[in-house]
Amino acid sequence: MAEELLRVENLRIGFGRPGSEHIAVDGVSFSVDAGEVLGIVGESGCGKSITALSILGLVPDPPGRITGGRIRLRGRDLVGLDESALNAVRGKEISMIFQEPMTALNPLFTVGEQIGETLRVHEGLSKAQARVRALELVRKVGIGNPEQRLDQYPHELSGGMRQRIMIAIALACGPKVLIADEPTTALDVTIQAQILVLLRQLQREMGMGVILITHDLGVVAQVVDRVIVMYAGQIVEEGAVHAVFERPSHPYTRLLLESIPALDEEQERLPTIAGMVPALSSLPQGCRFHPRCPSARAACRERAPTPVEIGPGHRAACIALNGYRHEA
Ligand SMILES: Nc1ncnc2c1ncn2[C@@H]1O[C@H](COP(=O)(O)OP(=O)(O)OP(=O)(O)O)[C@@H](O)[C@H]1O
Repeated sequence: MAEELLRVENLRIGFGRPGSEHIAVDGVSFSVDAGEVLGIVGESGCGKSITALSILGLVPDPPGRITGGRIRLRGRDLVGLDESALNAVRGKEISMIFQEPMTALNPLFTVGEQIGETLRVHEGLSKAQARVRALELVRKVGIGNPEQRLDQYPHELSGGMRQRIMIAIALACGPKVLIADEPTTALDVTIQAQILVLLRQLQREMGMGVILITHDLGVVAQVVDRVIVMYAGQIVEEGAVHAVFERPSHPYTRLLLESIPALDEEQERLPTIAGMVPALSSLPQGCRFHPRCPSARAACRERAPTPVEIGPGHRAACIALNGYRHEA
């Protein structure tokens, strides 16, 4: 059995003043094993990024804060650790890459200096040792002419190259868990595919657990083992990717799947799901998805659904599934 690296239990994150706060993440639980890629998918505002940031202790406080739950890294709870303890975890045991590498990289330093900085801080390497290791890392993420690249500044590199540098920095200390938040959204389609292949390959080589956050189920289909579908701060469906794609059981997942454009189709605009994601300040009663759900019935306005087991490890929270029993 693969080692469980990370376990998030009943996570709650609120924004605003205590007492009148809006709950952005409401009772989210999941785990990530060594050697697996977990996808978190959902529309903008559903709580994907803030869930990821909370794992690194980076919820902007104020206005946000973790109001409940546990985040266990190999059993050790990270919630409530002080900054110095969290700094020892960040970049060393858990790393994160973001959508826009240009904002994450410092424009005033060469990429070699930036990779080296991580190695000096966390691994205590000398400047010369860090340079040697940075060269290895740059090669590892598939960048040619590594000597020359290390001496360049971020603006001298293409978007795809910058994202490869961010991956090199994230992997510098051999983290157990890598969180990638929309790592390919800012890139064009060909480069997107290359970066996803690279992430998958590095994840296998290093046996990391990866959390891949995306709004794009097409990306999920390419690289993810298990997927969590979030809506308005809650998990509405989760399971192995093949199970969820073969048998999407929550109406929201079905609509997301229908909105993936076929590869051979030229589309000017992506199909979208009708209606708006509800504001956290005015969440609907009952099932949060019911105002947009094509199969909503009276009960959906009254009761919040609880997750129902569809198959091994495959669960969906929809009232239409109540009473469903899968054949074990
Ligand atoms: N700094 C903040 N101040 C106030 N509310 C916030 C802040 N950051 C996030 N939120 C609230 O948390 C909710 C979830 O935000 P989050 O960024 O996690 O969504 P997301 O699913 O990652 O969306 P996106 O794909 O656009 O990044 C938002 O809808 C917003 O209401």
